[in-house]
Amino acid sequence: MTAKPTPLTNHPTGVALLRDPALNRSTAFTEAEREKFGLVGLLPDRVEDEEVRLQRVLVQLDYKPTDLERYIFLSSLRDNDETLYFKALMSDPARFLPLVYTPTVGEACQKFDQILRRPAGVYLSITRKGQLRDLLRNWPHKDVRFIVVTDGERILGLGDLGINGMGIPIGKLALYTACAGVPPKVTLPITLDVGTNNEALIKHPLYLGLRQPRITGAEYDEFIDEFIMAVQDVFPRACIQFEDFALPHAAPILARYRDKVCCFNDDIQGTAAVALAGLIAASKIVDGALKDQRFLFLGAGTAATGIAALLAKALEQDGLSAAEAKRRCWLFDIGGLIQSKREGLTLFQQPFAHEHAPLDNFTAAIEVLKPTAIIGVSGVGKAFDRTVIETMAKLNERPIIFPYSNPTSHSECTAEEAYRWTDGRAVFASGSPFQPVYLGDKTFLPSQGNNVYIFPAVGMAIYATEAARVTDEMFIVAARALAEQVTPAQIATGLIYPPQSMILDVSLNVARAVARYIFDHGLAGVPTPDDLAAYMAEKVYRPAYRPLA
Ligand SMILES: O=C([O-])CC(=O)C(=O)O
Ligand SMILES: [Mg+2]
Repeated sequence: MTAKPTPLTNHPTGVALLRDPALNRSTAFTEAEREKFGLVGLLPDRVEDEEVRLQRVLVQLDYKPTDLERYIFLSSLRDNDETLYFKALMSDPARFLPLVYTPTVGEACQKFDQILRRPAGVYLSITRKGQLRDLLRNWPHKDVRFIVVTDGERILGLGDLGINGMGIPIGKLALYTACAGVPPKVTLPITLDVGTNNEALIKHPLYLGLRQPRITGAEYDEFIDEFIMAVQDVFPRACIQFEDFALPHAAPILARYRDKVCCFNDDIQGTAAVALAGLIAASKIVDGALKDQRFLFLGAGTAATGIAALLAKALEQDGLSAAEAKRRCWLFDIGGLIQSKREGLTLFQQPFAHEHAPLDNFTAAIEVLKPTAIIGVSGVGKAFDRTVIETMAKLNERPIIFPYSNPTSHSECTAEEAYRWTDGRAVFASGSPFQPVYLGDKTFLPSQGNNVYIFPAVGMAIYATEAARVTDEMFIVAARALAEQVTPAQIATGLIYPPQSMILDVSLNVARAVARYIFDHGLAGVPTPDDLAAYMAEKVYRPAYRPLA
């Protein structure tokens, strides 16, 4: 049981109380509270319970003509009454997640400077180099545990959105709370402004960021370094989640800091873990184990090498030798098959460059390598064409087909194509959402493998254990725990991930598994509790109003 929170003293009263989103409960203030805090007359007399107030939220959402308008409304609700906002999100995640997160958050970022109402989080401009500690100290909360930070250079699949990318840290952190119960008070969204190469933004009269091309090179690196060190000084217990940095920065930043501070990259590690979970669940469907599969990636960038690296580690845990685990993973990109004679391979591609004759046709690569799974991380829409999919169907009774590129227009194939061209035999998951597919008398429910299944849960585990570092093994534990929660009945309908409606329970189960791992491996910053489940339950934020004295 969660301990009853102690009533807060020294809080604002009157209008100031109604203007404080963390404390405001508007028409839910009781008669006695209204008397005590000087609210009588400032509210309509009727006292309402939360259910009625939630109903008003739904009514107002229905009035809005577009999802962007719903996003704006929900942001305002958060500015007004944070508890009711999270109550709404947590009451129906399958409905609210697409409004506060992908896909709507993409459009919200594109227009962030136009729809801005009350700025949230912290903006750190490179013009303030040398002062970042002071800027962070302006944030009112001292016990920050989670920072999601972006420099806006690669927002989802939308490219460089400059500081309009702030929608992403805000949205991701809302999911820490709504999907895994991390208290909102300990979260801090940050955007780094190093300029933008988006000409349209630079010219737009409402753009709020620096109107200059992006700073790169040593000056950029020094700025990132100052940021990381400033966070260590001002918020020493904070974990930093890097989000939507462009590929040339994402991997080096992670490599530079992962062993020095508590941090991870969601697009590399979170996405890899959700893909790994999907592959483990898919292996169950094809009646084998993960270690019985062969994987061919289309794409050889950060996403591909990130997934392959995590997958190879998981295969090793399952008993394959390090060399054999790597040999199960092949990469194919615009230059053809990645093989040992290819020149100019990156450090991350090299482990998967096996001995093989050059091949420049993806279907030919499938014919020769006979993968049981193809994973699309190429960003090339429709790259899994009919020939590719039919070849997979010819070689496999249940071909695993995972087009993971975002957004929908970049997906390597649609769900319908995958099911139709395999006569319904495909085991399918995608990065972008697809509607159910009807073939004959069968209904297929395509799964969306979004990192929302991973980062809030890993975050909750880190929050609860106060781990000082985030390791790849934690992500493997998270992936396995996630895959375990897809029930046989769900698997029978083709689901690879649990439904989003269950995300809180699912994330808390994943968080417990990761926390167990952290405690068992001596990585926690707090003593191991006697009863882990009770300890974790105690940490979970519930959207209830804080009592006021
Ligand atoms: O935000 C999402 O939906 C997934 C993600 O991290 C990205 O595409 O960058
Ligand atoms: Mg991202």
